[in-house]
Amino acid sequence: MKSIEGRVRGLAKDGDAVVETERGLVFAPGGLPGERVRVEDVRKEGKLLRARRLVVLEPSASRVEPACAHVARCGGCPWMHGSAEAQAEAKRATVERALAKVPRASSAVSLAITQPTAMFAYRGRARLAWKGGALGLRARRDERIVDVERCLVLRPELDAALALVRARLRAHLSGSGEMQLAIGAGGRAVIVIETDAVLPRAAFAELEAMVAEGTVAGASVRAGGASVATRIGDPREVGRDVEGRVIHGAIGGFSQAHDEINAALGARVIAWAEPQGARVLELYCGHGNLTLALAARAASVRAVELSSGATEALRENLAVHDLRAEVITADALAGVPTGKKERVDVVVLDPPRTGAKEVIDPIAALRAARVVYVSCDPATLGRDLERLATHGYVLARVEAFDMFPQTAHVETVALMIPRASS
Ligand SMILES: C[S@@+](CC[C@H](N)C(=O)[O-])C[C@H]1O[C@@H](n2cnc3c(N)ncnc32)[C@H](O)[C@@H]1O
Repeated sequence: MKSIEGRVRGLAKDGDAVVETERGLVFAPGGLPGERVRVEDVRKEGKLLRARRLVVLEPSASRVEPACAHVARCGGCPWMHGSAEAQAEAKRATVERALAKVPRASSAVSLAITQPTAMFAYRGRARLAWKGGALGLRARRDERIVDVERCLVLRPELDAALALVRARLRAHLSGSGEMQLAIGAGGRAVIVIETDAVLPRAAFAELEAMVAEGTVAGASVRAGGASVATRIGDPREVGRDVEGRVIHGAIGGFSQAHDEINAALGARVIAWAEPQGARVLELYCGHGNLTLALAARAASVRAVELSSGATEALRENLAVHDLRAEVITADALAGVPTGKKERVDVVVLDPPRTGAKEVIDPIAALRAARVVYVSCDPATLGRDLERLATHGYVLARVEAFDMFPQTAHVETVALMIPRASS
């Protein structure tokens, strides 16, 4: 099918426009709700129809000129053509749809979305890829590398680091691989490289030179399939937890993308968890973005995380801030207490995109008064909350957060309480 006209019904959670046509729904990049469009180069992908291009015939009033010249090729910011309000509404609608079947404590429970003041220059980390001399961001839906010299959503420190690695390191990167840029000690960049290729000595020499000059704080390189990474300088990420405490991350580990929204999200988690004097179980705790704030208020915190790098950082972060928690390096399921005497008042969980399916039944068995779920994927959040609801929990509060402006990603915080206490 070559091309077909239709109207955009809404935006899918991966960012594509959902276009209603006489042949059925077609998914295509670059549309906004309500727009009349022509989708071109339409192909069947499994059960879906996908188009490679979308031509706008009647633009929406919410359409804006994208600020980045690479937007069509890069795919990292698929909603840059929408106003801030249009992006917020699309994200809110996605979460609303995903939670449609979750019972609410009352009809007053409604979903708002919080947006940041900084819609650009917010990201505290960048994931780059290189191959065949190109170094940049991965295109959407294929393996191409978009060779960008600037990225408008990166914080200025990282945008400068992107220019630096292109100028100094790119020529020495053999084969293909991935590189993460983050912010380390003194606000300087850290570079984390992972590749199956064997990097030439010149690449290490360049990294050593940049660390010695103080242009970057540190680098970690895992090359040639080596199980031990080479460390140069201090490659640990340095960031702030939800209450502004300075904390270290694990090398190459997870951290939230947007400081302003992270603080707003954390404030909601703490307000809804009511951890003061409570026994708290925190699953998927990472290096402590939420843990320190919980530990500062709770009677006890058991914090569970799979990554040993993250729990090592968490132990350090707790010690530096003179706070205490029981830190367990384990799969979340193994960290849920099962003994009758081990009471838990509050559960906070912040799983990866795949959600927390395995732990929902064990969490329900704890009969905690509050379960606060932080999610980066509305679909798995909806699935898991529906399951929790089968154990008598209802949705008492919910809020979405635009942690990743210009993209389709949305974070959500949901408070579930036992129906009897609603
Ligand atoms: C979305 S991050 C949240 C981290 C932390 N709460 C924060 O705000 O930075 C999810 C975390 O879950 C961890 N994780 C992934 N799978 C896990 C599992 N099966 N059991 C425990 N932790 C897991 C990851 O290593 C990551 O640190």
